[in-house]
Amino acid sequence: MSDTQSASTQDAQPDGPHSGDYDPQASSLTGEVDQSVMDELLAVRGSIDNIDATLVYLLAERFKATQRVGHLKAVHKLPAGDPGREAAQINRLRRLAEDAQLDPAFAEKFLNFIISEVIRHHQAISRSHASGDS
Ligand SMILES: O=C(O)C(=O)C[C@]1(C(=O)O)C=C[C@@H](O)C=C1
Repeated sequence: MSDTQSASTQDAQPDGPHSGDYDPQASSLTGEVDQSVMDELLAVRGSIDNIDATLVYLLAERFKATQRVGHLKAVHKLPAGDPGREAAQINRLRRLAEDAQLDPAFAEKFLNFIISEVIRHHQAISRSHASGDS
């Protein structure tokens, strides 16, 4: 931080250029709980906000990668889904989840949720490729 930049200026947009209207203190609990409880809650929520921002960036990177796969599959007329690959991914993620003390059923559901969206994107890419759009 430079000498002229105050802490409050730096804290104004910690999440990037589009977080201007984000209020990290927004809560329906304001005035309902002791300030000390609120302070602790807000401190933990700061970490949650950082984790959520990371998730968004990670998902954006993942979708960039799967978009390349979608184009490759469209060009070579390959099916959108690959059940053999998915089974291996689910197996792996379930084991990673167990190691990380995360519910493996949740990890599987989350991966399936993402993959179903990826397959939808693949199908859209394939349609626009077949119609000569790309
Ligand atoms: O690896 C692929 O073939 C993909 O299309 C990517 C992906 C994924 O999102 O990980 C999506 C669909 C397939 O069924 C398997 C995996």
